[in-house]
Amino acid sequence: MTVSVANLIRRGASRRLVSAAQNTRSYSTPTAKPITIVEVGPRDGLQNEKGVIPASVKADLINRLARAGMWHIEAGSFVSPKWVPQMAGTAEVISMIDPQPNTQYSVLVPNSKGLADLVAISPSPISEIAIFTAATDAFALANTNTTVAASLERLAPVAAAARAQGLRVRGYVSVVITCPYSGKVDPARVRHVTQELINMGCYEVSLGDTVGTGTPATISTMLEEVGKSVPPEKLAGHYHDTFGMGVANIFASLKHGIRTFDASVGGLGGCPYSPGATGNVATEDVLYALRGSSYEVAHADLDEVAKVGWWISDVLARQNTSRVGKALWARKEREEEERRRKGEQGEVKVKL
Ligand SMILES: CC(C)(COP(=O)([O-])OP(=O)([O-])OC[C@H]1O[C@@H](n2cnc3c(N)ncnc32)[C@H](O)[C@@H]1OP(=O)([O-])[O-])[C@@H](O)C(=O)NCCC(=O)NCCSC(=O)C[C@@](C)(O)CC(=O)[O-]
Repeated sequence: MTVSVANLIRRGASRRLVSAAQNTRSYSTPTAKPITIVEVGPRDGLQNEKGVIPASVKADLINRLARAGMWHIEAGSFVSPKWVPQMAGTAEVISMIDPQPNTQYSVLVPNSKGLADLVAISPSPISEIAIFTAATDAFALANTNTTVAASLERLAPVAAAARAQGLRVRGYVSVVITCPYSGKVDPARVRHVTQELINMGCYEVSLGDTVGTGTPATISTMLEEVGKSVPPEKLAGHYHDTFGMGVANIFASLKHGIRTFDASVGGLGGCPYSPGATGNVATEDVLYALRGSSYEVAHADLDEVAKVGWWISDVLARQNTSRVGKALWARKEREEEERRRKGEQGEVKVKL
């Protein structure tokens, strides 16, 4: 790996800036229990799109999300372009990020080549990598050409090297409920793999219901089992919304003490190796559902996030699958029509 000391220092400095900004986070209600949303649209969302998406569009999406108040954005991945062509060019995307002081940016890395490609970029706003494996061999083989045990062996030195470079390391376990190739998944397997990722230095492990078949009951059973080894503050929920259970599964997880959830603006995405699975639960739907509850995502602005969802859906000529995004759009259209009828001018502000 050829990384100059000057580059390392520069990267370290930018990371320190991010940490300082994070320390100043404040919440509007001191008693509220803050929820962290990891916005995965630019990675999990775009990796499944057909057609080539220009780097400028990907960077624009990231920059709009950061300006809308998303504090953690997964910006792309350094995986093999032969496996996931849509993520080719993540280095270029990173060079176009306009880093916002409160936002932390991460990327997915499958092996030491991915990490080497990431650390060769300087300066870089990326302060974190995500490594990923699965609860079943069948999925790990389909997604990363290796078994779970071999993937853990491959990832351990990647995690250690990343940490030595000052990068935080997050872990993912896919198929925590159902595997598209081998069926129902034993929660004890999820617990074992999660523990392995924590042992190798992941500060948090995101539990992926990749197929989106989970329900509040099955998610609870899985979390109860994983919770025997790993405390909830080290866990996150990553729930695909294929069966429309994403928000319900988040509320079930809140009861287990989980406070970090992955979500995707406009419900973008899916996993290329999970046929038929739709995108993550939409960020707009999560923000709307949490409104008025005793939980708060103080930093993200629903109106602004919804606008990003409308924009990216339009650019990609895809249907916005966020129920809340669609409802807000319909309301905006009705209000615009009403104003046109009355002969009024000016932009319509979406009211919630
Ligand atoms: C892991 C590998 C690389 C193994 O793939 P492999 O074919 O076994 O790797 P290899 O080491 O034999 O290399 C094959 C070729 O890929 C190249 N290569 C090798 N590594 C890299 C790299 N990092 N970046 C760029 N190129 C790379 C390497 O240089 C070589 O190129 P060639 O010599 O043939 O020209 C491959 O299987 C892979 O990239 N898989 C990633 C699949 C993926 O990205 N899936 C989606 C993300 S995971 C997900 O969505 C689930 C999640 C996280 O959201 C949670 C959930 O919902 O469950």
